Amino acid sequence: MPKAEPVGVIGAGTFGTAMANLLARNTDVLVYSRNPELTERLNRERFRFGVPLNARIRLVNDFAEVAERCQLILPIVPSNNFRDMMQSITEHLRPSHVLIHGTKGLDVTGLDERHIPTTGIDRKNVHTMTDVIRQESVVVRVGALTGPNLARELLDGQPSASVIASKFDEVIDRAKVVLKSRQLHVFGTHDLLGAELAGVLKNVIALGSGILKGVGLGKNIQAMLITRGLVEMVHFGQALGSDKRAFFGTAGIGDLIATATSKKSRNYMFGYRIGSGESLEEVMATSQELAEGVRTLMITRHLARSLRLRVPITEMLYQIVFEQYPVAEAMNYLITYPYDVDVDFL
Ligand SMILES: NC(=O)C1=CN([C@@H]2O[C@H](COP(=O)(O)OP(=O)(O)OC[C@H]3O[C@@H](n4cnc5c(N)ncnc54)[C@H](O)[C@@H]3O)[C@@H](O)[C@H]2O)C=CC1
Ligand SMILES: O=C(CO)COP(=O)(O)O
Repeated sequence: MPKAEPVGVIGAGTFGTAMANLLARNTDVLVYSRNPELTERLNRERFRFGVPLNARIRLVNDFAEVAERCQLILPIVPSNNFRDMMQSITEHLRPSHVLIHGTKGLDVTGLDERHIPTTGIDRKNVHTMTDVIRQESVVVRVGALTGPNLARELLDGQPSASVIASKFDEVIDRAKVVLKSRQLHVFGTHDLLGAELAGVLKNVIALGSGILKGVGLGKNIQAMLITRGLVEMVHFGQALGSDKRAFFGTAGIGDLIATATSKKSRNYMFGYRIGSGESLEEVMATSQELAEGVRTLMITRHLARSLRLRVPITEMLYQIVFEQYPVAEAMNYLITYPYDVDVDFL
């Protein structure tokens, strides 16, 4: 069998580390960390998030080394840092590189996120991470890694499935070679935008599902939220130009089930704390953990305004999280909302 190509991972966080350990089952992995002390310590201790790092992983603090050794690179950093990260590495990237990101968030440019106009956020200001890669580098062959991939479960060696989305068969095939293992099933799709957006948008519904649990509500209303939430995800996807198919596969329903029902999801747990009575500021101040869904909620709610989308769940969640609207009132609004038909998009 031919030797698998070495792979670079950008970001030594929870998901970057989980993916590095999965990749190292098949090949050598260089993980780029921007923190020199952490790089040195991890190479010495070889332990991260309570699990041993595979012997085929090496941490590096110099991105030039990653770009030189690896043609296939997985950026896995939070969405609000993604553009900065791309700008800091772009001089080392060549058209021969392939970038497949694992980030589940959106990029906003051209306006200040802290002062959104009442008219909302225009579509032209919102970008996916693959848009950002193409805007900031000469790389053409891009892809997204998505699907139900709770990092904690992956770190603990539990099985899962991922989706590699790319317009290029070559990108999907190369990713499969380095990722497929007894722990991970890998699907491929050409529906890049749909798969990317499904992974991003489901975090908002996971946040909402956590809120319901925090308030003490049961499975019936959780099921309604997840089902109607999926409808809103599809409407957002279509308004942003994507097909709806991906939303019904592993990248959509699959990731939604995992994230909107698991205490290992940071988005779900963030919502749980809000539902338990903590304010946004309190949760933010006491949590080290990243919950992309909070920022995505802010972006999509303002995007819905400018696109004139009917997304009552998104609107209610926004008001609960950002405007302290009482959950009981929000529930009343949703239960009495004049939904005309159950399924109106197939
Ligand atoms: N944790 C999870 O279960 C999953 C996370 N994701 C996505 O992966 C992305 C990252 O999440 P986590 O790894 O969990 O977050 P994390 O907060 O654990 O780690 C993020 C890492 O990115 C690094 N970083 C930030 N800016 C950087 C830059 N400019 N250059 C280099 N490194 C930089 C940070 O130092 C940190 O080590 C998010 O978009 C998340 O939605 C996707 C699937 C599962
Ligand atoms: O995308 C995810 C799992 O697939 C999200 O997990 P978190 O809610 O922990 O960020």
